[in-house]
Amino acid sequence: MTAQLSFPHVNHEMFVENVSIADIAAQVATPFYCYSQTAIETNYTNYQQAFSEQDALICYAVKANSNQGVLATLAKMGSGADVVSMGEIRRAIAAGIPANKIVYSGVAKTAEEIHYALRQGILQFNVESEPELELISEVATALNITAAVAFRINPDVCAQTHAKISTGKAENKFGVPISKARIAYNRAAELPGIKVQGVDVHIGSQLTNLAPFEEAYQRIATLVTDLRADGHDISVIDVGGGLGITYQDEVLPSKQDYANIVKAQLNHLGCKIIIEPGRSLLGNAGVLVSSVVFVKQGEEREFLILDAGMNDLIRPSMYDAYHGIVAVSQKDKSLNTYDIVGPVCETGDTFAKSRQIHQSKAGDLVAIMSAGAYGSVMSSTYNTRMLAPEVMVKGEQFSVVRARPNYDDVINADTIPQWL
Ligand SMILES: Cc1ncc(COP(=O)(O)O)c(C=O)c1O
Ligand SMILES: N[C@@H](CCCC[NH3+])C(=O)O
Repeated sequence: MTAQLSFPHVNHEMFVENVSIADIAAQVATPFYCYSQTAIETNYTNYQQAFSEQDALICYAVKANSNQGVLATLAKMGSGADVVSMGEIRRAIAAGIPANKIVYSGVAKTAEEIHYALRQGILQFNVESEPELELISEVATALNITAAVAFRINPDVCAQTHAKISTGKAENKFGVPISKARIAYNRAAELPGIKVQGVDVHIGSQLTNLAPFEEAYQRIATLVTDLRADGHDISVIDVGGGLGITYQDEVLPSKQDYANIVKAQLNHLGCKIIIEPGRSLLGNAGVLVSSVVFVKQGEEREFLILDAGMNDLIRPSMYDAYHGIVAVSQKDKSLNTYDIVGPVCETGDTFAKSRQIHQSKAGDLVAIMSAGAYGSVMSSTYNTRMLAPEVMVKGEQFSVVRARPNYDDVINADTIPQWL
């Protein structure tokens, strides 16, 4: 089953695998996120198959979707994790991902986080600066533990993606500039508590073209050869994540095409390969289901006002991102054009402008597609709206994998000062 096939319309009614979305909505109430476990498994298996000829470990980028149900699904399949905070390490371990399959990225690891990661015994720190390296050395030495490190290299390559999710240009905050890499490795070799083992690179997200990957990996291959000549023992190359998905009509290279690029550029170095996919494992495995609250006739346009807002899915307002939006029930409905908006008091709370979908009325359900990655994890309670629950479907069964919080818990999380 491909990810798209996990959300079929059968007799004009939308399903997730074999469960009707309307049935879930009747029990859970909208808005809610809904994931197909089979789609996640299929995406993971496709990566495994694509990399089967290489000594590769998949370290799922937890930031894409850190729900415990999602992480446990991937843990069971043997996935490791790419994490960027102590919270993500805790989430990964709680879901059954062993620490020795965890790589730790991020530009601002604190002493407390480094201490925690070392005590857990993670596989590798992807170090993003020399000051971070010094701190890891200090903390590791105090603990009498050796930290296995790779530097995240900024190769100064244009990822040809949205500027806000491009990470591999010299102007971006990420990684050590490739021009300074040899100095950084030489410093690492001198420091106590540090074992240099790898090189890491991640140039951005939602890449739809393989050429930037190719260029970046070529530069990394040259660097590995130079580092070895400098006497460093490089046995791991972490190639990052970033392979995109189809949101609208993007034509994507396959996972096999991507694996072939990795192989062609890096195989001769004989290193263990780590890959850190996020979006391409989860994106098309989830939808955000919402109800129409009102249909409002404006001066020039008709608005479909939903009960999901930018606080639930921020990608359209943050990146002008396109998400498909479909009516859950399409029976006997003609098409109509709407501006599809949320309830939040911001003009930017707009999911789509002049979008054709089946004619809808108050109470009808719509599904916002390709919302499995960078959806729920980026949501907020802005306008004191409760976080949308998350549901996971497998075949005929479904479970709420994160419940909707209640108003009391949210309001009582604040305290009124005694002196007021
Ligand atoms: C270091 C790192 N690895 C992996 C990923 C996952 O990226 P994607 O979801 O595009 O595969 C990200 C996010 O862009 C990242 O910052
Ligand atoms: N949040 C971004 C992806 C960022 C990737 C993080 N390095 C998105 O929704 O597309």
